[in-house]
Amino acid sequence: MALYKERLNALVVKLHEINVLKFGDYKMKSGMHSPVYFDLRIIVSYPKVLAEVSNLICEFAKNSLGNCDHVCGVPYAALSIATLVAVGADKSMLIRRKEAKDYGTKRMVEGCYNPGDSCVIVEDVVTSGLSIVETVGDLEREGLKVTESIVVVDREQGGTERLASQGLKMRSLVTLTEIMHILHEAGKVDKATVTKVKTYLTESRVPIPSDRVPGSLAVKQTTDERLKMTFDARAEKSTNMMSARLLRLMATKRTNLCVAGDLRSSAAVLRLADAVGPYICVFKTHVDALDDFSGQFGPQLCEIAKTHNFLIMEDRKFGDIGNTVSLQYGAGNFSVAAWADLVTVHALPGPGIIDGLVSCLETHRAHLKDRACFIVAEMSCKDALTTASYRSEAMKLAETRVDFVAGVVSQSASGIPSPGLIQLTPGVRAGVNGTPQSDSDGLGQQYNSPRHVVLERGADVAVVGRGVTEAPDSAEAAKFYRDLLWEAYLERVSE
Ligand SMILES: O=c1ccn([C@@H]2O[C@H](COP(=O)(O)O)[C@@H](O)[C@H]2O)c(=O)[nH]1
Repeated sequence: MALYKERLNALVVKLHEINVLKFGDYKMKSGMHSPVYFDLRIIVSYPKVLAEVSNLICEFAKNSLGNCDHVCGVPYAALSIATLVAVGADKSMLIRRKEAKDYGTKRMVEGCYNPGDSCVIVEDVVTSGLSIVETVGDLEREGLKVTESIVVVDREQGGTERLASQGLKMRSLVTLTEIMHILHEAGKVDKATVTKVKTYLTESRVPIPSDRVPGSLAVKQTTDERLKMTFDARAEKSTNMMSARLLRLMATKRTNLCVAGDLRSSAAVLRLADAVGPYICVFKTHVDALDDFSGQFGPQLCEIAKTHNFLIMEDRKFGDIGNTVSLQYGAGNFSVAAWADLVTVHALPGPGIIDGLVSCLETHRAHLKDRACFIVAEMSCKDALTTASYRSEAMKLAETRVDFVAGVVSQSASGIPSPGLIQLTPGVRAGVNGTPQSDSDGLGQQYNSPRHVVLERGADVAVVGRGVTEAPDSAEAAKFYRDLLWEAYLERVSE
């Protein structure tokens, strides 16, 4: 055992030496900064290191490997490691394809196997755990049974908890915390770097409630219970990183107001965001309504969001098949995934729409912890076709796709399956005394007062558009709505 530990320590030092483990300030595609970066793909250029990683896995997971029928590598980085592990353990190897072939067998899993065979997954680095979840899905669809996942590095950013919540066992050779300890002991990194990584881990990790039901966002709560919980308490119950982040932001900044910046010029939207920034938790956009959208818009809005600490939601209401939304989300003039923290999505196409958006993030190497969607379960406009049964199916989708769903757009509180999901309610407008100024806009929109949506309809975040944009002073109007909405929230949780 001591020998194994010594070899592991030496391997970590070597990985640092060959630049697999790097420290600095790495801007991820998502825009988020990380003080640490792992690139295990390059070990194919270092045969001795590759062999040692595989040998240590064989030793570490001797029993699991001995008892399984196959070893499956997650594409692409882990394939070389998995191959050597399969050879070392004398097991057959399976490869999960990234995409199905459009000719021949069209299978997602290559190799020889029979339904009912057992399989151990090998992965290089785990962050959110999503690649493993997807791999398990593909293997199970082929009738294979996954007994365990063995990973080289666990970044400790929610992957283990996510897999555990789905009943999947994962073990790692080494965690990020252990790496920091080993490198510090070996004199390779200083105390400041260790502290920086520790802080980063604390800030980017979402606590997972111990009482969570496997496969669901959190323990089922009745609607009443959800509405009585504070945003802080609900953040603790949330396993979607963005919902936890938004709930905490709301609690800290004491605001549950989202302003819809539905104006036609980029400059006017940016001015509005800056003016209302101090009073909001979310700024909502419709960039396809801008006359003069340019690539500068996203980064400029992100700067303003950073200054005032709010999240950006592009109310795109994606509604197509997975492949199309993947393109719409990441590409085109708008490149929404590059700058919008949150997007809205129709439930109509079913789970494939979420897969499409998530796959776009993977292509852009953005992280699930920095991006999420809200499912449009119910619309505010008159005679909307979002019926009770549609709404209920949308809620089911939200609950099962907690990896990417932070909340729902809804006009009512009932049936929201978990306190971790945030209810976003548009159709809010008030007169001077807070009562509805008018209950419609002549084009089907239906308005309710800020108090009513929070206390009677269960809104966590209330969306106000023209109530702010058409006011003589938008900052004053935002402050006015912020106060009314927050007061109603405090009344709700203190009842
Ligand atoms: O059901 C829905 C979903 C989204 N919206 C959006 O909210 C704002 C409302 O603006 P107002 O000016 O306050 O009416 C707007 O961006 C809509 O696209 C909605 O109203 N209803």
